[in-house]
Amino acid sequence: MENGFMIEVSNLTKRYAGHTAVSNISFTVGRGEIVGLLGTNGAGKSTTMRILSCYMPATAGTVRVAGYDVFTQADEVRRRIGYMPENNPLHPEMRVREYLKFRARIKGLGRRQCRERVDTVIDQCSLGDVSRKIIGHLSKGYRQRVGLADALVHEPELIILDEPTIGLDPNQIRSVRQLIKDLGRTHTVLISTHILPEVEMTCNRVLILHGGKILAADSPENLQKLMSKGSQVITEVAAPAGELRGLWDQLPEVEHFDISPVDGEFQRCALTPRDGIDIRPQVFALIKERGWSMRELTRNKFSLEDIYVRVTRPNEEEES
Ligand SMILES: Nc1ncnc2c1ncn2[C@@H]1O[C@H](COP(=O)(O)OP(=O)(O)OP(=O)(O)O)[C@@H](O)[C@H]1O
Repeated sequence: MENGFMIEVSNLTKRYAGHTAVSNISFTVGRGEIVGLLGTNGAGKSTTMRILSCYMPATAGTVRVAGYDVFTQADEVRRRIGYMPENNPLHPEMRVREYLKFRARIKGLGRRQCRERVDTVIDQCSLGDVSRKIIGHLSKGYRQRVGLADALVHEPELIILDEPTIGLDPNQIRSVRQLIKDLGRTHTVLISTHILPEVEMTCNRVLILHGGKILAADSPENLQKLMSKGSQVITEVAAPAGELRGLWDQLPEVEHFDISPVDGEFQRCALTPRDGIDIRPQVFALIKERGWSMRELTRNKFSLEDIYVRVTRPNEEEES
């Protein structure tokens, strides 16, 4: 492959009768990355994943997986992708091992290779205890693992998981997330989710999808850094409000401030710094210099949730 990209999406658009589900999006995923597609219901996550996995054609644009075009070279792409759809269409009447063998055969594995790979994925997805059980009798967590084992059985380089932890209990969620992280050591992984902590915990990079468009793409940490520009510094100081006002007025790094009484002599100061600089050291030094008592000095940190709300409501600032 000429470049390091496992996925290259260029100007992808998907229209269903009269409705644009994905609108001219472009992104790349490098080999070995774990990337999260984050978005609320209807954002276009499943549609994007279905196109990537050759389950349906795009209306416009191109998608390449490992350098192969999903439309004109679908067989090459399918061989390299393990896709777990949102409502995993498992055969509920089949037994776990029997089902995985059947799936491996469909995916073109020979008899011997099939046996070896089924053993491996049963082990990898901790399905040993239930390998002879009927799928329909399994808990949702185990069924999800069977779906993962199915996605992995033909040794794909790229794993695409649509809402892999939906409907699971907290313990099951934990173990499926751990499994995804483990897989990320040897595979490229694209997962979709509407659960924010999920991307924070499992992904190196996040693409925020909203209304069929990508609104932000970066590592969870960078998104947080980006958003913490303009974050306020809060401090509670025992001092006369007038003197505090005079102090913040003279500090060129403070663009705006609010002072409100809390209790006793304490005043709560909310300081908005210019250019997003961290003014806590200056604030601390100034208050110490004056011998005032301080009981809080914090900087608001934006969570990924705040970021998500911000980017998906782009007009909020204009309105206020
Ligand atoms: N087969 C279809 N025919 C018509 N409209 C569709 C079809 N599939 C999806 N849509 C619409 O396209 C938009 C994007 O749907 P998509 O399933 O890709 O979103 P999503 O982000 O995966 O959300 P969810 O988590 O709810 O599946 C939605 O408005 C949905 O109603």
